Amino acid sequence: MKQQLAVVQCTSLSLPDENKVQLDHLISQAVRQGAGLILLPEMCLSMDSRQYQNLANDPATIEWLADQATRHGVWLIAGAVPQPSPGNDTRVRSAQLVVNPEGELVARYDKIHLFDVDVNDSQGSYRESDTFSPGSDLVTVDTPFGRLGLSICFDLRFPEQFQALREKGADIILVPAAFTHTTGKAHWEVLLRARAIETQCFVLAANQCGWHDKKRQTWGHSMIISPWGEPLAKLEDEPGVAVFDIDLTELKQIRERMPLIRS
Ligand SMILES: O=C(O)CNC(=O)[C@H](CS)NC(=O)CCC(=O)C(=O)O
Repeated sequence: MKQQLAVVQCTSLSLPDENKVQLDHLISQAVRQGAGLILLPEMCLSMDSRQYQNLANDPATIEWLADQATRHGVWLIAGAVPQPSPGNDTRVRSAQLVVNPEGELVARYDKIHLFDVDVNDSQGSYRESDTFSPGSDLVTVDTPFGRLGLSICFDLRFPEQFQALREKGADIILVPAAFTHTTGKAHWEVLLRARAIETQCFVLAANQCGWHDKKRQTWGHSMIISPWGEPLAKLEDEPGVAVFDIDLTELKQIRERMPLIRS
């Protein structure tokens, strides 16, 4: 079995077709390094809100993911892509899609905490809820690598969501993101390591990096963290992939020696 887990870091721009070319290269690179599960960042198919309705309603979005997963025989997780909202809400959802190596969509998590925040950067303020409606349901999914707990980006600041995922039996928590350069520099690694230490889970964090348009810059520094809080593999601020062969016996030992949650 391909044992490694991989996080992809990219600079997604506006056009989905161009972003697919970049992702295609990075996914192939991860596969060459032995990845059997690959996490892509938030909004990997486009960082431009003018594209979101089309992406949400175009069956090609999921077909592309399924094709990549089957072609390489890997679990592929699109950190988040726009998907339709239930009911009459015309906004889209920021949805994390989990596709298995047979190309089946086995789970969807809709981002719960939306980023309506004033950041003192070149963009100034972010109002994610203008474009996206919030999800409400926690999602875990079983894979041969362990049970995944799903979160997206700004969720990282809400430790109760991570505790709830741990209580639902998560071994590996996913944090795909488009964390801003300003807030990422200040908080990204500290928050990720804290969530890993508190939940005693592996954390896979795949961030966007670089400039997406004239105003929008993200932090990069994607990483894989152990349940003891150590970064096991790390990227800097350029597109790339980080892989690591995680060992769930390490997680069991940490939880036995330091019981934090009765499970
Ligand atoms: O809206 C889009 O185009 C794609 N979505 C994002 O980039 C989202 C919402 S704006 N970004 C975050 O949640 C950053 C959180 C963050 O940076 C922090 O918590 O500090």
